[in-house]
Amino acid sequence: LLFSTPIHSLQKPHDQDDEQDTPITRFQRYLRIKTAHPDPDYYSAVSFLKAEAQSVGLQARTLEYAPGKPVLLLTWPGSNPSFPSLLFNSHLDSVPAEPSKWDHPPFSAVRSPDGKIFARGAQDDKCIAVQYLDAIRNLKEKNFAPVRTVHISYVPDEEIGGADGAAKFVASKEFQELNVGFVLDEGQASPGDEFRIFYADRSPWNLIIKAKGTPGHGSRMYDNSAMENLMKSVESITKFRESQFDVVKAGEAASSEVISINPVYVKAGIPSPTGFVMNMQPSEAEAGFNIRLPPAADPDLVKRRIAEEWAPARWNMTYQISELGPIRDYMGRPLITPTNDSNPWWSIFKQAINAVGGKLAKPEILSSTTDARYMRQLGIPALGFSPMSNTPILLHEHNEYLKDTVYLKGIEVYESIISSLSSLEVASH
Ligand SMILES: CSCC[C@H](NC=O)C(=O)O
Ligand SMILES: [Zn+2]
Ligand SMILES: [Zn+2]
Repeated sequence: LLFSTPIHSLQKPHDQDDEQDTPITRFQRYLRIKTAHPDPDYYSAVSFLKAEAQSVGLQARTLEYAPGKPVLLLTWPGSNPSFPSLLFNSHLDSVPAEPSKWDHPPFSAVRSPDGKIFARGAQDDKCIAVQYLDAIRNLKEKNFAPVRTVHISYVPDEEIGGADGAAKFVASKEFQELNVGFVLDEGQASPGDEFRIFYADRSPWNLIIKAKGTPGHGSRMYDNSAMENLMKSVESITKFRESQFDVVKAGEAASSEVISINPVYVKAGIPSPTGFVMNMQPSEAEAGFNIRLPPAADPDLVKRRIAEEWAPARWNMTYQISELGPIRDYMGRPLITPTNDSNPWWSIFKQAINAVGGKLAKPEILSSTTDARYMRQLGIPALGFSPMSNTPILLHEHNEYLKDTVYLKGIEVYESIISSLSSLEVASH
């Protein structure tokens, strides 16, 4: 029998080694918790992380600012608690996945022979959640003691805007008492050798435009039908969209540095209400758009454009803008964290990356939006960082995965970051 068995099948397959307790199996166990919207299992995620925190020896508190939406807060006290603390943030939730389009079930966390761990959330952002913990576990084993207090927060609802998550957490008495001086939140994978680093997010708006007009026979040409005006509006928006996209295509700006506006739905008419012939021109038509504003954009100019060009009252149009979160800080400044020497955290952070052989790419604006903006709104410097180099960007895509070697390197990177930042002794920060 031995001779007829190929050698490779005698070796233990990678994805069946999870009875052991290793950094990789801890990551896999967290990935298996079903944290996808619309029904994320927050309590299982929190109870897993709490047990891990206990085994590392961290203080844990579960807070709840919205029913069913817990925030887990872990603390590693520093020797000088009067200094502002550090906060490492991660969101608990994930976007949905379509299992039929995946090579492995999205909550199986299968590890392929080449070390890819497949799961929804592998990159976004369940990796950093467990890496933070294992970095601290290792630092404790090396008897490292922080000067500054280190906190980790696990927040719900980032993927749906964070109104019941990070927004409520940062507004709480508990958050204020943390006296946070600097925040690290999630970033994004980097296809190249360098780690990416994000100093701002774009701010999201929902825009709904509605047109009203006289209904009429499908054969009739007349001015100002709801459909005609909505289509004029879409044309005008499309031109603006192109003007922004052209700047990107010409290589003059990153896509995260321009204003994006994308149609996400149109709703008008009813198919052939009178039978076979489509002879009703509807009296109402509506379209929805996703807008993202980079920190340099002037929101008032965009509002004026909406009122005057995209949904003018003279075309019988109305509109609704939902601003999803803050766009300026408490002083009215854009939500930007300096990545220059004016920010003492920045140089320490850079050195910490270099110390483990890492390189940082040029700081970027995040094209999408994450929770760091809520901390920036309070004037707290916050950077977006997920240590994933040489990794395709797979967040929200099918077959999201992270390689085991990249994951393990990330733990080492956080050890360096946490030990450096928590040792910074500048009393003014
Ligand atoms: C309204 S804020 C939405 C936040 C969400 N974050 C990740 O994808 C995003 O769409 O960017
Ligand atoms: Zn995320
Ligand atoms: Zn996401």
